[in-house]
Amino acid sequence: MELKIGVIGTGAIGQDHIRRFTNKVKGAKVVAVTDIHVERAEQIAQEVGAKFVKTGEELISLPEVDAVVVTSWDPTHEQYVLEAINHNKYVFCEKPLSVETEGCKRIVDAEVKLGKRLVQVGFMRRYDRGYMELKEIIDSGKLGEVLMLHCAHRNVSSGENYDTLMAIVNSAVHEIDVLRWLLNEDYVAAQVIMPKKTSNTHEKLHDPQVLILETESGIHIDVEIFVNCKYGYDIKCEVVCEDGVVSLSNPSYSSIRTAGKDFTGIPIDWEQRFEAAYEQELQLWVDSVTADEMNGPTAWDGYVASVTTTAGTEARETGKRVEIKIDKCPDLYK
Ligand SMILES: NC(=O)c1ccc[n+]([C@@H]2O[C@H](COP(=O)([O-])OP(=O)(O)OC[C@H]3O[C@@H](n4cnc5c(N)ncnc54)[C@H](O)[C@@H]3O)[C@@H](O)[C@H]2O)c1
Ligand SMILES: O[C@H]1[C@H](O)[C@@H](O)[C@H](O)[C@@H](O)[C@H]1O
Repeated sequence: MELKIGVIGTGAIGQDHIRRFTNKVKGAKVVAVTDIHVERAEQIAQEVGAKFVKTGEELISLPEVDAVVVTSWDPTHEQYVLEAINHNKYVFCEKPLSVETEGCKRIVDAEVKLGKRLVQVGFMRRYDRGYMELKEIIDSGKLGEVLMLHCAHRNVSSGENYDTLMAIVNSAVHEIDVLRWLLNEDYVAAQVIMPKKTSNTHEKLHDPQVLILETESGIHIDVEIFVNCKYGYDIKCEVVCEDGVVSLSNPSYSSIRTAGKDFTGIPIDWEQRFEAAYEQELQLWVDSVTADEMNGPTAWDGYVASVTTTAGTEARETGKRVEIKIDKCPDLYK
């Protein structure tokens, strides 16, 4: 039996996910879509044989929709996730779970009240083979205790709407989630350093920025966020341990050597870099919904990410080290 999915938001990643559900993921079918950009959504609905409905609320209430995917703009996520929980339906929500920590908390509270986990947040890096290998090596203890992580999140360019705030809230949020998962520890403090600004940015965006995080056991993490680096989509993560260093490498299957140089490709955007991770993320989500048991990134992970990005924002605005205070984790998420 196929899982019948309704998608809210048929923009860039919404279309990518619809394509994955239609062509790659097994056991699922998109049966309904909605977007405020009606014409495009109607066309996509027609292409995949789905129904177009006018609103997210209507889509969630359709009896033929078993599970919901939220890929609309950030400020709309919370309302649709809460609505799906009200209808007792599983919901996959792209990051961020809510634009406010209080909003994430409302979602956590709704799940706790229901006594069941229905939400998965789109932190796809946990499904990337590179990060999974790093985790395996760290967990094996072969390299001893982890001491420091040096990371970079570099995008080729950012749009005019991407501003200073978004470097942490929209981009580094991926590192915030995946590094916490990698280390199995929460963060206790954040600081932000604002280096010299690139000339390839605009007035509203200070680029690059460096986010510094400390974990419970004292591990130091630095994340360079440079979203107008010009040359490629480059995600770096070097884990320095007591007995060695393990690093992420970009997936690459060939290289060219000529004229005394060695050329290796670099992905151009996140879709290319994390294509396999997105596919695996959605396949495992469909499998877990079908088995009636969530096992991906939870609403609690979405809440912790939000607490951390908020502390990062405060650290940037004040120039100070800001403590990260996370509520007690409810039993539902342990
Ligand atoms: N995991 C990742 O790597 C990743 C990558 C890209 C985007 N995202 C997240 O996915 C979301 C969408 O990003 P995008 O790049 O596809 O943006 P986008 O602007 O291309 O698409 C968003 C779509 O949502 C629609 N929309 C907005 N409000 C709506 C509403 N109330 N009801 C129905 N449709 C509505 C817009 O018309 C638009 O078509 C964002 O929250 C973003 O943070 C995650
Ligand atoms: O920096 C970008 C990230 O690398 C992507 O994975 C998306 O999340 C996108 O929204 C961010 O702007």
